[in-house]
Amino acid sequence: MPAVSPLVLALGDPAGIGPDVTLAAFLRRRAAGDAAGGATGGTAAVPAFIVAGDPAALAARADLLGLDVPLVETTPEGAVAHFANALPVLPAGPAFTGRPGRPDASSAACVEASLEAALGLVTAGRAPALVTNPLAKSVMYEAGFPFPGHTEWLADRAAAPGRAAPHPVMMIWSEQLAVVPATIHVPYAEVPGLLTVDLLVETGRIVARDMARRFGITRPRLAFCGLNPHAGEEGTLGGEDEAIVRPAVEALKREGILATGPLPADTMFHPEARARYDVAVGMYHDQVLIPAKTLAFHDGVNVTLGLPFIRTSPDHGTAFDIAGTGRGDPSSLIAALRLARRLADAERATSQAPAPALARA
Ligand SMILES: NC(=O)C1=CN([C@@H]2O[C@H](COP(=O)(O)OP(=O)(O)OC[C@H]3O[C@@H](n4cnc5c(N)ncnc54)[C@H](O)[C@@H]3O)[C@@H](O)[C@H]2O)C=CC1
Ligand SMILES: NCC(=O)COP(=O)(O)O
Repeated sequence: MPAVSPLVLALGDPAGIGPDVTLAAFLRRRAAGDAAGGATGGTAAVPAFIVAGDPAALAARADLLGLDVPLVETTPEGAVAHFANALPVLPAGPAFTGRPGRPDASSAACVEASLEAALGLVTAGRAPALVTNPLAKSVMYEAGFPFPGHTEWLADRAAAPGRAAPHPVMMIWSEQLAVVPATIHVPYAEVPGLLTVDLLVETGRIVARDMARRFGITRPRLAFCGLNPHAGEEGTLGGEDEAIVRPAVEALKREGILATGPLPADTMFHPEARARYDVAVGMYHDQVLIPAKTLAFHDGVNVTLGLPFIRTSPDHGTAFDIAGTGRGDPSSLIAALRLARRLADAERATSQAPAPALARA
């Protein structure tokens, strides 16, 4: 891989907001005083990236929005040199035939092709991290996509031959708050039946390991939410907190992980409470994504932990209601690109660090 390889960005659903925020992020690539045009890594306003997807869809969206964004079809190896002057695109997948703001099952083939191409660059070592623009789950399901979302698709693709897929963990991260839902894209009614001590212990281990390995927080503090009001009020308002969450927390503590809980979820997210932990682990999606998106909708990043590669994404969805209007805010995508760059640079620094000296016998 060249010294500074570009990130790869999967275009996402071309009928959604992905093309809008991609173009807007590119236009913000220059930091004040950055004569190189943001072509380099962590200090640039927006780190260099190449988009995998349909170049014509991007060009048409730029026209619709009245944005002057030259595109260049290239490879990751050529992308950094172009990034100052043109948005690098790796053509991937069929032409987009839909319309901005109109969900359509025909977009699913574009989404999948762009994801496959982007992930292929990462697994081949040609890009250091994958960033994904949003897809619409209902559109993907209608077209037969057999995974609940990117998170589960990526885990499936990350499986080594003949081995089970790794357990993927969704984290929504911002400077203000990091949260992990232990169950992800499942109906609310199924949550209690899916919660087990093993699931919570495995989730806690992955969070602790990846916060140390990727984020540099050597011993992260994990706060586990209870499932029920007041964390079950000592078993009187539901049994899962004492039967499942508490034993999982105790097991993690025995492994040396700084875990606390079950804590009443309604009082875990005010500033003083947030200062007491690094990651809040919730029992279901909305329990922790609501506080995360309320505090930092435009700065939040979706990071998948537990994978052998780095993947980030904006925290928002396809926003069909504003696709093609120019109202899409690129901040969350920019935060996702910056975090991917930071994690990739940290990984590179670790892999290049000299091996520790051997202890003398
Ligand atoms: N990573 C992914 O692929 C994700 C995909 N989705 C998918 O997105 C679709 C739509 O989901 P919704 O719940 O409607 O959430 P959404 O995030 O797409 O939109 C919610 C509201 O926020 C606004 N909004 C979203 N992003 C914005 C931005 N960058 N700038 C300004 N306003 C913005 C929208 O206009 C809308 O009013 C669903 O099909 C869902 O599955 C949702 C979340 C993440
Ligand atoms: N609410 C977050 C979300 O739906 C993102 O899911 P994924 O597509 O990143 O798995």
